[in-house]
Amino acid sequence: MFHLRKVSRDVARVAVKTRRLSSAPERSLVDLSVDKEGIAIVQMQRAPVNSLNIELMRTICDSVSDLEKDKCKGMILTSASPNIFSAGMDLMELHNPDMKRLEEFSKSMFDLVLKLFGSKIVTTAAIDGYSGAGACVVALALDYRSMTAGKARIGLNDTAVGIPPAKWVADLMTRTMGQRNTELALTSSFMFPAERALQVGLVDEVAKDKEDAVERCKKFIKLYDNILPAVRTHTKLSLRQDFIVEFEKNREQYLKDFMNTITNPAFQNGLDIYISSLKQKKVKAAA
Ligand SMILES: CCCCCCCCCCCC/C=C/CC(=O)SCCNC(=O)CCNC(=O)[C@H](O)C(C)(C)COP(=O)(O)OP(=O)(O)OC[C@H]1O[C@@H](n2cnc3c(N)ncnc32)[C@H](O)[C@@H]1OP(=O)(O)O
Repeated sequence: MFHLRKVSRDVARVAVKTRRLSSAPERSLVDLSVDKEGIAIVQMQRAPVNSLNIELMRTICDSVSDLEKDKCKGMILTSASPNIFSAGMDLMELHNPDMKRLEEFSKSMFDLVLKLFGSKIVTTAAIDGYSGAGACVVALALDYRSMTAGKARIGLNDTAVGIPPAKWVADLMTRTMGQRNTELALTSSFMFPAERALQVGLVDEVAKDKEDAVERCKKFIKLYDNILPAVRTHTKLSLRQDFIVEFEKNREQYLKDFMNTITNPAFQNGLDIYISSLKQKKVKAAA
């Protein structure tokens, strides 16, 4: 299914197909290209808003594994949707879920976060547009983030919808932004424009447009050109090991907590209203 080894020597574009699942027709959820320098662009293309369902999360996870095997220098996670990096978790996966699929969904989410956080390659995101909740968590698991100025927003809006963020999510954010900024961000559910995100350390650089954001990611990846990859990886993983060990130790509990939150009738009622309001917004905009 992947042709990375064959193509990575040249500038190439490889459409990565999602693994075929019984319930899903095969389709391209990610466009993957690797340039001459071994820098990969993993572009999410799950229209309309790159919401993270099982298949998209697995496809990103598998893409990173293949890039690692291929000893790519680094990867840039980005989006094909104009003005949207990702709308976060796919709300349809959470709405009146089938229990077996919800469990698979939770596992895919945990696998993705751990894969990105513990990746051997340099991982970056070029964020051009909305990056809320689950998408912010994905971005936080990477090594570096550049974000476009303007309409783009990033943040974790859990408390705004009545959900306390999971401890591991708060831990991930604290590692990047520190205790004080995380406290303010999580308690207020603030959605940060790029300049504010830069001030609190949620992103590393502000870009003028998507192309600039991608270029900044490339520049960041190339900072490591003179460092032995094995030494860089060893150093990164030794600094991140505490989070990974803690996550693995509590994984079953995190899974239970997540499943309990989602299946709580109060959450499902709230989600009904939230999804209706999203649809309503569209109807109003069309009127
Ligand atoms: C006790 C109270 C419980 C309340 C429960 C609410 C739970 C929701 C938030 C949960 C936060 C905590 C959990 C975090 C995990 C998550 O990641 S959950 C997802 C959080 N993401 C969002 O809340 C984003 C919602 N989407 C938007 O704000 C906007 O759609 C957008 C800014 C991303 C894009 O706006 P626009 O360009 O105007 O497009 P739309 O017309 O709004 O959307 C197009 C299309 O996509 C559907 N859609 C949008 N987001 C999602 C999504 N996350 N999952 C699935 N589908 C999504 C939207 O409904 C439209 O569909 P149709 O074309 O109308 O069919």
